[in-house]
Parts: sequence; C-alpha cells; structure tokens
Amino acid sequence: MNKQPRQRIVLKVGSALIAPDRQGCSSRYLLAIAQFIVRCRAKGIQTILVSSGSIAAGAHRFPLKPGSEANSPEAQVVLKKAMAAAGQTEMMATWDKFFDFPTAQILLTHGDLRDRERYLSIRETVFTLLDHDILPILNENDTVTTDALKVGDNDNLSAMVAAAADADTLVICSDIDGLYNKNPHLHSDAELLPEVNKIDAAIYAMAGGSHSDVGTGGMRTKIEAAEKASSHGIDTYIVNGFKEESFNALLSGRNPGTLFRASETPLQERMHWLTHTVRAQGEVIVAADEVMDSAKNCAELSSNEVLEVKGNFAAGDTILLRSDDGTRLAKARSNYSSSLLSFIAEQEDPELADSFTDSLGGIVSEKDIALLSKTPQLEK
Ligand SMILES: Nc1ncnc2c1ncn2[C@@H]1O[C@H](COP(=O)(O)OP(=O)(O)O)[C@@H](O)[C@H]1O
Ligand SMILES: N[C@@H](CCC(=O)OP(=O)(O)O)C(=O)O
Repeated sequence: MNKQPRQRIVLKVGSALIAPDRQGCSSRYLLAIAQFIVRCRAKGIQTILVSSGSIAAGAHRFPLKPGSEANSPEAQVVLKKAMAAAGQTEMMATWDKFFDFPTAQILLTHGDLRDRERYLSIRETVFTLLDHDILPILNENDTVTTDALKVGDNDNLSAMVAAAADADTLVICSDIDGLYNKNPHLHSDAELLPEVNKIDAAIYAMAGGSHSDVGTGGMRTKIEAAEKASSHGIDTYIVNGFKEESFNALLSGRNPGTLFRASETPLQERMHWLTHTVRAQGEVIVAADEVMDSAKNCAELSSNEVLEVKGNFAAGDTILLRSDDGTRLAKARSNYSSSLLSFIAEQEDPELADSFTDSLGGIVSEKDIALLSKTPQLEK
C-alpha cells in the first residue's frame, strides 16, 4: 500500500463483521475498520467500501412465526430479500455513525455491471463521489435481484468494483487470517500462505466453502475475486477483519494475511470487463483445429466454421467461443442473435451463408474479443 502517485483502495467487509450474531448491526469490529478508512483518507488514499451484511443485519426483524412456511427454499429466498431491505438501512445508518464525512449508497446487480452503459455510469458516479470526498458504500441489491441477474457474493462484486474504479488495492476483510493450504476449520495442521504470485488450479483446490451462518462463498469466491483483481493490476489482500492489528499492519505497509500480487501484464479496462464482469449468454462451438490465437483470427470466423450454437442470445450479447474439445477460446460480443446465427450456420449452400455475413458483417468484431488463454480457471 505504498504505491505512488494516487492510491485507491476497495475494502470489502464480510457479514460476520457487521452482524456477527444476526441480532442487528454490531460496532464490535466496525470501529477498527472505520478507523482504518479514516486513516487511509487522511493519508490521501481514496477509499471505497463494499459492505456485506444487509441480510444478517435485517434477520432479527423476522422472527419465525409458529406454523409459518418460511422453511421452504422459495420462502427462504423471499425472506432474505425482505431481510436485505430492512437490514440495508440499518447497516448504512451504522456506518454513518462512525464518520464525520458523508457516505453514499450504491446498490447494484450483475445486470447493471454487465451492461456496458450502466457499468460506465456506475464508474463515473464512483469517481464523482471520490472527487467530492464522499465515501461510496456498495452492496449487491439483494432485494431486487434474481438468479440470472445476481453476482451472488460480495467477494466477486468487490473485485468488479475495484476494476471499475481503477483501484490499485483490494482488501477483503474476512473472519480468518487469510488463505491456508487447506481449510483450517477442518484441518488443524493447515498453514497460512503469506503470498500467492500465481492463481492456478492448485490454489483453487485449497479453498473450501464457508462454515459460518452468515458468510457466502468461503475462500473460493475470494480467490475468484483475487484472480479478477490481479488481472487488472490490483494487489489483493485477504485479512482478518476481527483483528485491529490487521489494519495497523496494512497502514504501515506490512502484509497481515495473504497477498495476491497484481499481474505485471494487466488487461486493459474494456478487455477486463469483457473477461471478468460480463457473463456469456450463449456459446458458439467451432472445430478444435480452428486457430483462435488472436482477436483477428476470431473476428475472421465464418459461419461454415460454426459447428453448433448453444443458448439464446441477442445481437450485442456476449458469447463464449469454444472448440468442440471443450477448450474455452474467447469471449466476444456477438453481432448476431442465436436464432439468426443457427439459421446461417445450418445452410447447406456455403455461398448463401456467406451472402448473409457479407451483408451483415462478421460474427464477432475484433475490438470486442477477449482471448481466454490467460484465464483458464474462471468459468463465469
Ligand atoms: N483454505 C482455506 N483457508 C481459509 N479459510 C477457508 C479455506 N477453505 C475454506 N475456508 C473457509 O472460508 C471462511 C471465510 O469465508 P466466508 O465464511 O464466506 O466469510 P466472509 O463473510 O468473510 O466472506 C473461513 O472462515 C473458512 O471457514
Ligand atoms: N449482499 C449480501 C452479502 C453477500 C456476501 O457475499 O456475504 P459475505 O460472504 O459475508 O461477504 C448482504 O448484504 O447480506
């Protein structure tokens, strides 16, 4: 955290720190976190908070009524949305109490982040708030989101926010000291990894799920977040948010947990957004021997090289180009809807198929292609 010139950090705070007992918000751990934010700002470090905890904070407003049907999975989802609505205001009020500067709430869904215009608008809003010394506090809009539109966990959300905000550091405050080589709640001999320079399958294999009542995603989503952030040139720390010492260490330039080093060859902003924020709406399968090692080659893909079109997508949606041996080749914005592309690809007469692409243009355009060779782990 000693980089120059302008530093910008995103701090992600997990539910266990906000409402550890699901009995409303607690100041127990938040005071040290708030002081860290105040001290960062005093040092001229622009700070953005991604705060989980609306569901945990709102839970106490919804005692289970005798004989109620709140135990079915559908009822649980409805209940959580209501908890999030009630808990979000309580959480914002709690954060506000710690600061003598203004805060601002941004609630978003994956639907907002994957739409380029809305993504750019979120980015501008964050920059404007920072320019006016207002602390942006972000969370997923759990109340309105559906399965198709949600990010689902705030670890990944915080990495998307860090990339959108051009942050140089992401700090994920958890209920544990960092990434261990195996889940320490299950293995007493687990060892803490102070630094990870390369995120590969072996690192993912170390990560298990959450053991707590309030956490979402466990270590896996934190590694996904670190992978997203790192490929945008952002250093990512996982630290223990229960310990005040974690924050003192960060402020004095020491690593109190696990540091995932930023990539030395970060992706440019638009390519990062396409690779890590947008999800593919469908797939186009091409023969395994097609050479797709550059955006130019992908853009030259012709309809008679398409073996199969999967899913329903509209022109302008993002698709995954995959070879028929399963290899993920690239993510790209399709210039065709799935139905039109299937229709063209099914034409027996290659000249007729070519006449479509001649008049309507290539299946994908060179400027909207992100090659996936650098990101083999991410399936989203
Ligand atoms: N290899 C690992 N190293 C550390 N924690 C792990 C590991 N595998 C699984 N975990 C679990 O991940 C938890 C942290 O994630 P989570 O419960 O989602 O909390 P948060 O609210 O901070 O997001 C740890 O408390 C631990 O139970
Ligand atoms: N958006 C949800 C939190 C989701 C989440 O990722 O929680 P956590 O694992 O505690 O960071 C909420 O506000 O309750």
